Amino acid sequence: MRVCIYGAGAGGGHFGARLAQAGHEVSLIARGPHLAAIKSGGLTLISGDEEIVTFPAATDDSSEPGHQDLVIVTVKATALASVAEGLKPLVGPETRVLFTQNGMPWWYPLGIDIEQRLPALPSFALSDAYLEAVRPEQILGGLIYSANEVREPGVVFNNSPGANRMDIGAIVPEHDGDAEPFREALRAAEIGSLPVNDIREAIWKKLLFNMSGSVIALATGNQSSIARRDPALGEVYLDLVNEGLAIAAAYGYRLNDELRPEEMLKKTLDHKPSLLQDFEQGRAMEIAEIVLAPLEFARAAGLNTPALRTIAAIVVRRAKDKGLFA
Ligand SMILES: NC(=O)C1=CN([C@@H]2O[C@H](COP(=O)(O)OP(=O)(O)OC[C@H]3O[C@@H](n4cnc5c(N)ncnc54)[C@H](OP(=O)(O)O)[C@@H]3O)[C@@H](O)[C@H]2O)C=CC1
Ligand SMILES: CC(C)(CO)C(=O)C(=O)O
Repeated sequence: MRVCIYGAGAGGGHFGARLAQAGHEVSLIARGPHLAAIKSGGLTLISGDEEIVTFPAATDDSSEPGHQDLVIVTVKATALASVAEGLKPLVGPETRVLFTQNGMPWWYPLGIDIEQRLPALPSFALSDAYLEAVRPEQILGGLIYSANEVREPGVVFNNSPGANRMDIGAIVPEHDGDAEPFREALRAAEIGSLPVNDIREAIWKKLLFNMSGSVIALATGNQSSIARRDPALGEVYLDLVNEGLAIAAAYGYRLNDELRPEEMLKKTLDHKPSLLQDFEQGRAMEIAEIVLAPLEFARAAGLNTPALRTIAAIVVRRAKDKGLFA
């Protein structure tokens, strides 16, 4: 399988290394010192006791790799506007393009009839640029359940050994069968990949984890697990999850049977989520997609979500003060 990872940083680097190890023809689009290190010494993945070094093709020029079977776009949501044009040379009529960003995705309204009124999120306007490169039937959504960081240029550290998953599904439900060969390829490459009943439902499930644990981590500068170690924050966590469940339900996704707030709290990770990593390292932050999007969905549905509103105001202020969110 010809696979291009567009933005092979922490998550993309992990998947790229595993797919290359499994024998796929992998190309990485990267840049700067990370690209230079991969070109000279390969891409290293450290996960538990395992350290693998792979040598996929790597470039910052997306016109080099040619048409792919699968392009996995793993840039941050904040970089999506800048890569839409670069996607074009990688996409042929049969190519599938998988977007794996955390939070509310730009493609959410595409390819379905949505009865509920959606808020007009700025990211939804990205469809103008992306639909010049790819048809809705070619688009897959993905949810990363895996904790990674770039430790140094060329080296990806995985903080969830044995528990790495990427669930994927077609954004046009009738085309979901097209995702199955890619799920199989991921599984064969030691990345779990569960079928999704409905990719938008799966988006809400993951968003519930990020809008609670990741946002508390960001507000307090701690690992997500601070919510289970500090009872007062634990209460805020439960409020956030309950509000998230209410928002998802207002848009047709009743997740209460599957996602139990108390169980989620017990499983919060000893890991600084990517939202906090970005804050600490001074990188543009996915505030709009993870924090403000659910709040806007709540407002559009007429829901009062005081815990989310309060913590959103705090983290947005912190991000603005550091110049990481406008
Ligand atoms: N890290 C993780 O384990 C998880 C990440 N996610 C989600 O996955 C997405 C990616 O996160 P993550 O992997 O941490 O992000 P990273 O910043 O580590 O990786 C993105 C990479 O894309 C590169 N990039 C951006 N624009 C371009 C461009 N135009 N050309 C070439 N390279 C480019 C970045 O380079 P540069 O550094 O120079 O900007 C960076 O190396 C996010 O939405 C995140 O929320 C979800 C769950 C877990
Ligand atoms: C919490 C986690 C690691 C879940 O995979 C994540 O989504 C992130 O780091 O942004």
